[in-house]
Amino acid sequence: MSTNRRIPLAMTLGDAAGIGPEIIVKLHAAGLTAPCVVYGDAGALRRACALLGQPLNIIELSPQDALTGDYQQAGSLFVKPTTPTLPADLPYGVVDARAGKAAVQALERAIDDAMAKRVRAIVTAPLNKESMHAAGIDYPGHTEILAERSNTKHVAMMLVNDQLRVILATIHIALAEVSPTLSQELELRTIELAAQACQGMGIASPRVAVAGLNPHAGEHGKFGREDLDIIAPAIAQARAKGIDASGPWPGDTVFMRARRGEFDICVAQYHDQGLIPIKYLGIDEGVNVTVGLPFVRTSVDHGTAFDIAGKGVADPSSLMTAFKLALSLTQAKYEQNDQGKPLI
Ligand SMILES: NC(=O)C1=CN([C@@H]2O[C@H](COP(=O)(O)OP(=O)(O)OC[C@H]3O[C@@H](n4cnc5c(N)ncnc54)[C@H](O)[C@@H]3O)[C@@H](O)[C@H]2O)C=CC1
Ligand SMILES: NCC(=O)COP(=O)(O)O
Repeated sequence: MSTNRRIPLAMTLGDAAGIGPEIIVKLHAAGLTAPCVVYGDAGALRRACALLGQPLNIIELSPQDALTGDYQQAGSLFVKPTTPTLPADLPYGVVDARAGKAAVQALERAIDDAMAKRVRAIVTAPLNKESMHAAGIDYPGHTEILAERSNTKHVAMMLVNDQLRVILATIHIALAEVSPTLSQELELRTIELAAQACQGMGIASPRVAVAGLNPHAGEHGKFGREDLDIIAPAIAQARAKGIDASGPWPGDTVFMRARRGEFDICVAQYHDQGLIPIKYLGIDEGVNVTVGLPFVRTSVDHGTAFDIAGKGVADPSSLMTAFKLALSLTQAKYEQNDQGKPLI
């Protein structure tokens, strides 16, 4: 057993006006399988406990706490609170700059603790991008904040469930910007990160399938040239580097083929190309993993669900799966790679 086993996982609250607090309380009420410290507003967690009738003992730590205690105690939830505290009557399901700001502050503190190795991984509950932007914080999402604050040049977003692994060449950009953003360098880097991620998950020689951008992967140039001019040469470069990459495959069938077992991971060219097949299989199943960071970060694959926030009905399954994956990825890291090289 690893000597690092008791180092807690950090879990960020996300947007307090969304379902983050209630799914976190549900996860704790079900019983933690590893130590965990939540980063976020303590009042929002107490309110979620009241909403769900879960009498958890919310234990507040100081922002400077070195996290050397025992953070897996039945009936307790440990929190590093954000400041200033949020109002007790913060409306559920509404964009609010205060909640957006607190969500980002919690994330930043968790990143700092992950960089200092005080926590072994970060698991994030959803933040609301409009609330974050309302607070004047102009990032597309967690991924870019994680990369910048950890001084990581290249990261990629991977979504996984029991049946598929998908990694994105481009993330949160307008569809009109996808084609001008694609380059051989970006494609090759994404293929390399895909292979790295699979190896971190125990697949020694991953089969990386690359989806084309255009219908039928461009039909030999008839429906667009990106597949021929950008994606195919990058696949050839990856193959020359020893990666078992193939494609560009038509985007409408490549995920089905991966699900049948032909490939270990698919590179999707844009957000919805990759996320639709994952979420269609069920948002309760999926986990978002940031590949390339110096620490493990997993996340729910769903958003803040403002339509159901504060009703107590939110499903904690994706958070539970994200927690389990972060735990298993860090066990592998601690047991197989003591140089600290990122496995994922
Ligand atoms: N990891 C993150 O921080 C993510 C954040 N977002 C952000 O969340 C906000 C809302 O995004 P939407 O596109 O509306 O997607 P959403 O995932 O919040 O909601 C889509 C639908 O799924 C349902 N749903 C989502 N999670 C659920 C759960 N745990 N249990 C039961 N039902 C659930 C919602 O009620 C809604 O009907 C946006 O600001 C978006 O950017 C979206 C995805 C991931
Ligand atoms: N669609 C995925 C998503 O919005 C999550 O992004 P991030 O906040 O993890 O960067």
